[in-house]
This record gives sequence, structure tokens and C-alpha cells, in this order.
Amino acid sequence: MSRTAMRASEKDFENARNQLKLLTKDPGNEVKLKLYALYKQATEGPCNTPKPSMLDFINKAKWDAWNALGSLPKETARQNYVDLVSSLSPSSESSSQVKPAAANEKQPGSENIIVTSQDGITKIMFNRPSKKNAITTSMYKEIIHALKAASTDNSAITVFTGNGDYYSSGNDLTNFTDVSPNSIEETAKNASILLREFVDAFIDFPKPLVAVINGPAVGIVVTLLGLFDAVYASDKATFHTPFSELGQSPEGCASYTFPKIMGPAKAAEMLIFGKKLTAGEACAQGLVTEVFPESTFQKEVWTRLKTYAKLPTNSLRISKELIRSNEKEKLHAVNAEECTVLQGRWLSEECMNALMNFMSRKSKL
Ligand SMILES: CCCCCCCCCCC/C=C/C(=O)SCCNC(=O)CCNC(=O)[C@H](O)C(C)(C)COP(=O)(O)OP(=O)(O)OC[C@H]1O[C@@H](n2cnc3c(N)ncnc32)[C@H](O)[C@@H]1OP(=O)(O)O
Repeated sequence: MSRTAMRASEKDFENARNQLKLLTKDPGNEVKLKLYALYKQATEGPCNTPKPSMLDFINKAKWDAWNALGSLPKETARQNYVDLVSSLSPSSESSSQVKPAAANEKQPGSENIIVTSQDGITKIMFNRPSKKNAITTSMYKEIIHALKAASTDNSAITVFTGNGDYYSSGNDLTNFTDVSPNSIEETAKNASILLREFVDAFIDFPKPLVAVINGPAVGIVVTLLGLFDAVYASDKATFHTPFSELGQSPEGCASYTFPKIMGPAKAAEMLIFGKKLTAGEACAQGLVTEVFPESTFQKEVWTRLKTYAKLPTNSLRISKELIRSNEKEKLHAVNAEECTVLQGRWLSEECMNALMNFMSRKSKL
């Protein structure tokens, strides 16, 4: 994807407002309501007016759309507004990146992350099977962008999955190996900033987020699961967070979500001692919603998700908001703390030795 994650400035926002006035084609009521809601959220914050009566249809629809954004931060609303306007303008070079979802529409980007929208579901797929779907620096940025686009597209739910035998082997360990000794500290700082923004995008994601775990999952793709609303796993999936082995520490808010989900003792076995769980064990501990036999996994899960995606979209968002909103501030604080700690870990001898071990194993030294 050409556009990396950005924060829209006041100027971008103003430009988007002007660009909207120049539209020649009516974008339709649904999009207009989204624009209205994002504009109000960006300028006034969360919905702060009394709910109109049931019979005041137009104002009620506007109020519902604004209210559905819950506590979405003003900055995110501003960015989403700019992205949505840009997607409506035929002259915009980035228009295809953030279009509202249409049937079987594939969004362009690098081939390592494939984003498609169909049947009310936006699917974000790790597509680097020869490297077990390890996540490169540009993939982190593409995922942030894909989540921002999915938060305002027409889909009801957003699903992550992997192509090939792995869901993902987590962070690409070579992200850190091409760094010159003089720029190690700067790289660690930049990585910490990117990681924080990446995890923030999951914390703030307003629609139901589902993981379809088609195979083994390692590292950050496991820790993030505590921020998902449903996790469906094939019985050949495993869940592994080998942070101590790598001289690192947990991220993705797992230091907070895992003890809450599975209790501190089980969380410690995973996050401190790196115990790998089978899908059945992860389900018994509450990290996974349901496990399916590999032979029927894809069919059963996608059939179910298509049914869920037909549910009223505002209701889905509002229910998610009710479940998650009280935790958001805490999660952002946990994320910030984990990223600061990791920044220090990446500079440690323990971490550098672990990366060297991985590289020497690769080069068969
Ligand atoms: C500004 C700087 C940018 C910074 C970017 C932001 C950083 C954010 C960091 C967030 C913190 C995240 C933490 C984690 O995710 S920790 C987990 C990291 N992952 C691992 O430790 C897994 C490492 N891989 C393995 O152990 C094995 O490969 C695996 C068990 C997954 C599979 O083993 P198998 O024997 O079946 O297959 P191969 O090893 O032969 O793998 C096939 C090829 O794929 C390459 N591969 C696999 N995983 C990774 C990986 N994580 N990173 C890089 N490369 C990977 C493997 O090397 C093989 O490649 P070749 O065919 O070229 O040898």
C-alpha cells in the first residue's frame, strides 16, 4: 500500500471538507451518515446531544450514526473522515485504498497483506507463506492502514487470517538485522513507535474483530488475540509466545489481557516461560472461542461469519463498544508501557544474541 499510517492534520481535514463540496455524484445516504458522524466526532468528540424521538427519522439516524462511534478519539475520526472523503473522489490517487467495501472487492497493496471485502466481511490476510507469514515493517504499516479503512467501510465485521500452513510466525526477525551499529538506538525507538501505533489500531477498532487461525501462530499475532472479539481455530493451530527465549517481553497488551482471560498462573506459563498451547488448550483457557476439525474448518467458520455479518451493523458496533469501552484507556496505557519496555529489550545483549542465533540457524553456520 502506498499510503502509510498517518494522522490527518487540521489542513487535511479542511481540504477534505472542501473536496466533499466538489463531489459530482451523490455518495448515498449510508455514506453521508458516516461522513456526518465522523465530522461531529472529529469536531465535538463523542455524541453529546439528547436522543431524538423515534419519529424524527432523519435526526434519529444522524444521532445513531454519531453515537455508534462511541469514544473514538477525535484524531482517529478526523483521519477516517479524510480517508472516506478521499475514497469518494475519483481524482484522488489513493481512492482505491479506502473505498467502502463492495462485493468481492480486492483492495490494492503489497501482496504480503491482501484485503478483500465480500458478504459484509472485510478480510485481512497475511500472505507470505514461504516465510510462514512473518510480519515485515511494511506489513505492520499496511495493516494499520487496512484497519483504518475497514473501520469506515460498509462491512459489518473484520477478519484476520493467514494464507498457507501458518497463521503467522509473528514479527519478522530480520526486521532488526539490517541495522548498522550507530543506528541501533534510533531503530529501536522507531520500532517502538510503530509497534505502539500498530497495537493502538487494534485497541481502537470499532467493529467486531475476528481471528480465523488456520495454523500455528507465534509472538505478536498471539498476544493481539486478547483484543479480538472472537477467535476461531483449526485443530492444527498452536499458540506460542517465546519472548524470554528471544530476550524480549510481551506486547499487544497481553501483559494485561492474558492474566484477565486465563488467570495469572496460566498467563505466566505462556508469556514468561513460553509454553506452546494446542488449539484445545487455548480454548480451555479462554483465548480461543471455538476449535474446529481441520477438514471442515474453513467451511464451518466462513458460513458462520457470513451469518453474523448479516446482523445490523450499528448494533454490532454498539455492543462491542459497550463491552470494550471501559477498558480502552487502560489498554492504551498498557500498550505504551509494553512498547517502552520492549525498546529497552531490543538493545539488550540477550535479545541481540537471540537474533544472532536465528540468523545463524538460517545461514546454517
Ligand atoms: C524500524 C524497525 C522495524 C521494526 C518493526 C516493528 C517491530 C515490532 C516488534 C513486535 C514484537 C513482536 C514479537 C514477536 O512476534 S516474537 C516472535 C517472533 N517469531 C519467531 O521467533 C519465530 C521464528 N521462526 C521460527 O521459529 C521458525 O521459522 C518456525 C517455527 C516459525 C517455522 O519453522 P519451520 O522449520 O517449519 O520453517 P522454517 O524455519 O524453515 O521457515 C521457513 C522460512 O520462513 C522464515 N521465517 C519463519 N518465521 C520467520 C520470522 N518470524 N522471521 C523471519 N523469518 C522467518 C525462515 O527463516 C525460513 O526462511 P528461509 O527459507 O529463507 O530459510
